[in-house]
Amino acid sequence: MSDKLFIGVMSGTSIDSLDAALCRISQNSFKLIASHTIKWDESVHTLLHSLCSSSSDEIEKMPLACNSIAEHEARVVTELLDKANISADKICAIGTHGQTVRHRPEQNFSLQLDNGPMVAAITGIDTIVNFRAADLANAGQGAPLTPIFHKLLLSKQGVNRFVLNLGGISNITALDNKGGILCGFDCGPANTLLDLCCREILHLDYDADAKVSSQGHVVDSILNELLQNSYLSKPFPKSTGREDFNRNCIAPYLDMCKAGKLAIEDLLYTLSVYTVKCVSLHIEAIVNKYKLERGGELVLCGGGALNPLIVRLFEKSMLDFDIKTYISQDFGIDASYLEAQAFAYFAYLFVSGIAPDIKDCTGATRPSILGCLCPATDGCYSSRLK
Ligand SMILES: Nc1ncnc2c1ncn2[C@@H]1O[C@H](COP(=O)(O)OP(=O)(O)OP(=O)(O)O)[C@@H](O)[C@H]1O
Ligand SMILES: CC(=O)N[C@H]1[C@@H]2OC[C@@H](O2)[C@@H](O)[C@@H]1O[C@H](C)C(=O)O
Repeated sequence: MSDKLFIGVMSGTSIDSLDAALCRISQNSFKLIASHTIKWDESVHTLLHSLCSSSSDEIEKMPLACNSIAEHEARVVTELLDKANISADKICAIGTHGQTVRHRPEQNFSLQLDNGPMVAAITGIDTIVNFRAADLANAGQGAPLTPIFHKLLLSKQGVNRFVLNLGGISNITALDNKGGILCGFDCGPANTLLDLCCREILHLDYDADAKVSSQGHVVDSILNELLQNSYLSKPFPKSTGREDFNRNCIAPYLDMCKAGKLAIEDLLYTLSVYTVKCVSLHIEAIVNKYKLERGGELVLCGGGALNPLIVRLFEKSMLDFDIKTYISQDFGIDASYLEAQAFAYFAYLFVSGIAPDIKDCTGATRPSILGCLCPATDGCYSSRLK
């Protein structure tokens, strides 16, 4: 297939915003052309947060949430196309992730709310959704999927590289010095617990530029309690979400803050150290399992790569392994749009009929074609059939 235009749309576990990336993709090349982000309307934001845990009347709320998500996805796509001055008929397909509200791979499901037919109807572009289901159907975790995209963008001959996405949850991809994927899995929380504290105590969405957390100190007793979380010692492949890392993990510390017995600066600093520790203990496990030589590179991406305290803590912690820390911007990759670009790439793989091999990351028994097609009337799919 000659190069074609694809759009990826991503809303991650932080539920902070909806990102879209327009990419030109062929068998041998990948190029980001334009990107755009929009905020969720306040009422949708509240609804999506509420659907992340059990509540009454979910059957009624869920399809309404799917419709609102699709309207937002169509809006971010339309605004992106306006920005890039490209018309919808030039786009081969959209890949939308949807909003994860439950992830239970042990029960064979991962639920991303979305309404693909509605996105296709509004935009007039074929839309591919539900990217995790086929992997789960082949006994995989359905996550993380991005390791194949990390490999495409960041593998390098001669160096072991760890690509780390710091979104709500952190996920790592280990690439060996021949450019292959050794493994990829979720490490634990990245921003989800930090953001929760900010919303509840500081009434802020997040601690921009670590202004508050940088003033704090680590509280060892809290750090040690947090490190008891059973997910951390589970063998990989594995994946997680708000099911394992949610308000319950930090409820006593939030109460201490409210009672004036713990400074919010110290809680945020401790959670930042926790984020880094959840990764470094897994890097140690990877180094031991694959008997890797000392050295290598860690590339940070996702929103956490914009947090200066977290970057500093990684730089220091990686010295123990002789690993040098970078942020994806160092390689010309915008840290915030990496996952949106990944879903443009997954749409390309679907349209090309390629089943990517991510068995080493998800634990699936075999590769599968990821995604389900929602054709637009007069979209690329229908014109190919005519
Ligand atoms: N300048 C900044 N300073 C500190 N933290 C930041 C900054 N910019 C972004 N962040 C953090 O990054 C978070 C958003 O990250 P991102 O958009 O990668 O999350 P996500 O898409 O929900 O991720 P995922 O699906 O990978 O869990 C914010 O909620 C915030 O905690
Ligand atoms: C179920 C789900 O939505 N998982 C997300 C989440 O956010 C980060 C991490 O946990 C990762 O496993 C995954 O997202 C990316 C896009 C992935 O599949 O690689």
